[in-house]
Amino acid sequence: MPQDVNVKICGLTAPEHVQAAARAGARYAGFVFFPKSPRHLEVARAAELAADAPVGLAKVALTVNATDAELDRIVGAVPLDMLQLHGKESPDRVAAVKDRFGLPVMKAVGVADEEDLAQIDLYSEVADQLLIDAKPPKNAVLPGGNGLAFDWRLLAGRKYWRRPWMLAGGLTPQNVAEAIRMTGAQQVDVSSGVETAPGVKDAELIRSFIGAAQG
Ligand SMILES: O=C(O)c1ccccc1NCC(=O)[C@H](O)[C@H](O)COP(=O)(O)O
Repeated sequence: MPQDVNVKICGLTAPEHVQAAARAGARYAGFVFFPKSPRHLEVARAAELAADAPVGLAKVALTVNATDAELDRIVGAVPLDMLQLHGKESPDRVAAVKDRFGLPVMKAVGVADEEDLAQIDLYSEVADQLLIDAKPPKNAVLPGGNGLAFDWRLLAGRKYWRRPWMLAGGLTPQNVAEAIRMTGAQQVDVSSGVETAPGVKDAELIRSFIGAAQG
């Protein structure tokens, strides 16, 4: 059974849900900085949430094509353990962000079909971790956090990428164990699957997701 699976709860906006995630055994807490998202946080609010997060819970700032100035504001105010780049950042941009901010960088790669897997190799050259997520639908407002899964069979038998990676996209308490079984993922990420409405996290769903992921 997958007890060692690391879980990231993404899009946290309330202290009680940060605490619930940590108590249930989450390894990472994701804070979204993308104004069009229902999970968007102002920098000051994220700073409070991150400062109060229990020791051992890694705090991840998620940005989308952010400029250096935007990242300066976030990194300067929020105690962080990792940056997640969830836009169209090039490999050179990933490397530049890593150098400038001195934090580990996780690059999100959207997958819909076999061809998309080449991106994982490309970004493995520069990123510390990869987030393998469902590619958003055309014209989607959000590049992630859409509650959509991709075909996990694309990852079957390929769990040994060069970098640590997380499986994301449409995971729920009901399907996460099967997703882990099919893909061999040792880390999983969820947002919509632990919400009762877009942007509204639920402590019980967080607990049941982590319980199901960790067996
Ligand atoms: O969650 C958002 O609102 C979001 C906004 C803009 C870019 C990325 C976003 N989320 C990225 C994540 O890491 C999500 O957790 C991941 O895409 C999985 O989301 P879900 O399918 O809803 O579980």
